[in-house]
Amino acid sequence: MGKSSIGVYGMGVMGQSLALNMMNHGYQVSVFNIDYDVTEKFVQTKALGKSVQPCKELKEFTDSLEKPRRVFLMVTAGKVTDLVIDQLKECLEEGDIIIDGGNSYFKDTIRRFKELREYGLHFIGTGVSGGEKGALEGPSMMPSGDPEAYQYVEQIFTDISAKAKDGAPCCAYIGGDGSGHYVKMVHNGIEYADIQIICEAYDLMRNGAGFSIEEIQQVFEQWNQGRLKSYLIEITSKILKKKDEETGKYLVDVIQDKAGQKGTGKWTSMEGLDIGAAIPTIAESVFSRYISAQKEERVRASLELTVNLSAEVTDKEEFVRDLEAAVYAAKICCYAQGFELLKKAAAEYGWVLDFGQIAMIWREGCIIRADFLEDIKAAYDQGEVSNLMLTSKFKKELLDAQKSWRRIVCHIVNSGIYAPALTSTLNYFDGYRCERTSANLTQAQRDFFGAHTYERTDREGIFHTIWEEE
Ligand SMILES: NC(=O)C1=CN([C@@H]2O[C@H](COP(=O)(O)OP(=O)(O)OC[C@H]3O[C@@H](n4cnc5c(N)ncnc54)[C@H](OP(=O)(O)O)[C@@H]3O)[C@@H](O)[C@H]2O)C=CC1
Ligand SMILES: O=C(CO)[C@H](O)[C@H](O)COP(=O)(O)O
Repeated sequence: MGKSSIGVYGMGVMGQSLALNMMNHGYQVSVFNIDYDVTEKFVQTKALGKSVQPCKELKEFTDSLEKPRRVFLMVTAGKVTDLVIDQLKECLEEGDIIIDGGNSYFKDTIRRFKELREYGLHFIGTGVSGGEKGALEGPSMMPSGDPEAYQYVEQIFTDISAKAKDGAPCCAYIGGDGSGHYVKMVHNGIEYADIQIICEAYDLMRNGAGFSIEEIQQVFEQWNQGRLKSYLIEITSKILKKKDEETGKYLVDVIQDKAGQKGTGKWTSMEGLDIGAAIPTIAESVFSRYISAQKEERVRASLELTVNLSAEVTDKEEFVRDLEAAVYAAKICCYAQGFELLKKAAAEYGWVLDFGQIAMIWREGCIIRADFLEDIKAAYDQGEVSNLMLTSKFKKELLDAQKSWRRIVCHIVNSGIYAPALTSTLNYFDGYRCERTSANLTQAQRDFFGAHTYERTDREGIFHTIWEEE
């Protein structure tokens, strides 16, 4: 067997699928996993008969690769990635390329990029989205690093990535050092918000309007035929059909209401705070996972903090129409928040980001894939975008959704359903379009207690007032 085109390190869920995807595109792939039994099982089952070179030792793995060597890491993000890079460094030569496809924190990627450059190695931090199936059939890929090194991986990446309806690959070079992982992080932040909005719509129908699971399932199926058509809406309609084999109940009804998380939504929210981008829908989605995790406390509080509320839904069809408009409007705002964060990040970290192109590579392969991304791309094609909410199509749609969205938020408040994304996003919208907020009083208070000064509306300058005499 000759040398392999690329090596995949990490035979977990994603690593196996990506390696198979590469083989299915005609590449010979060397595979390595810390526990060789996993590699062996993979090669004897899923990769049987394919162009694969299983390696037991790390040196054997790196020696099996064409030069410059391309090593694709698909391992647990964080310390494990550093550990693996340290081991690999010893087995690689100047000019070789390490690709990190994990969900790494972008600041770690920036650090690793610099450290490895000093070592004579190239580092390509690559956001990969699509889960196990996407990795196998075509993920959305967000690579960044040296353009010089990218040319050595571009063909493989283009081949294995998802293809949009127009045939374009859902992979594009994003920019320098950690920009690819940054874009993936924002993708995940939007993913959190999109998921949260959908879950709130489900909860409102289920617990705020008395819909049966069958009725809710049909609503999502119907929404997936319209402007909300997306992977997340589609899987929701599939999830709501699934029965539990043991109890015969709908599976969704027997799943505990405690959401997990691996940290990318939190990083996105922290970035919003760090660089001054208001992304409340994303942050609320992270907080809602924290609240969900406090199950025992919530159960206790539900017995103590009882509130008598009543909110009736008399016309279910009208309610669903309103809810669709509210979900769609909140979705526009949460994507606007994500792209606003990307705009601020480009300025903060000195990256030249092509926002239209980012929308393009999210059209297929990734978790937030949706036809809606075509509209975002079209908005960026029309010229300078200060905010997606101000572009003609989205502006009209946001304004058209107003009455429905506000009726839904009133229903949320009156029924006492926890729906922070739908409600706070409307508040965000109102804040963004507010000509004069209450920050004048904030400034007065800050100046009163801390002599922090303020600006005036009627003349230039910085002012301080002695608010009360001693
Ligand atoms: N699952 C998903 O939907 C997505 C995941 N990702 C990211 O991709 C990466 C891999 O995820 P996934 O495949 O789901 O995770 P898995 O847990 O399935 O796989 C993790 C891999 O890392 C290896 N590993 C763990 N610890 C060590 C160590 N100390 N030394 C060497 N190797 C180690 C594991 O080997 P072993 O099992 O033998 O210990 C395994 O091969 C993560 O960064 C994840 O965030 C990105 C997009 C989507
Ligand atoms: O990156 C992904 C999808 O794009 C992973 O599935 C990630 O694990 C999702 O995040 P979380 O586990 O925090 O919900």
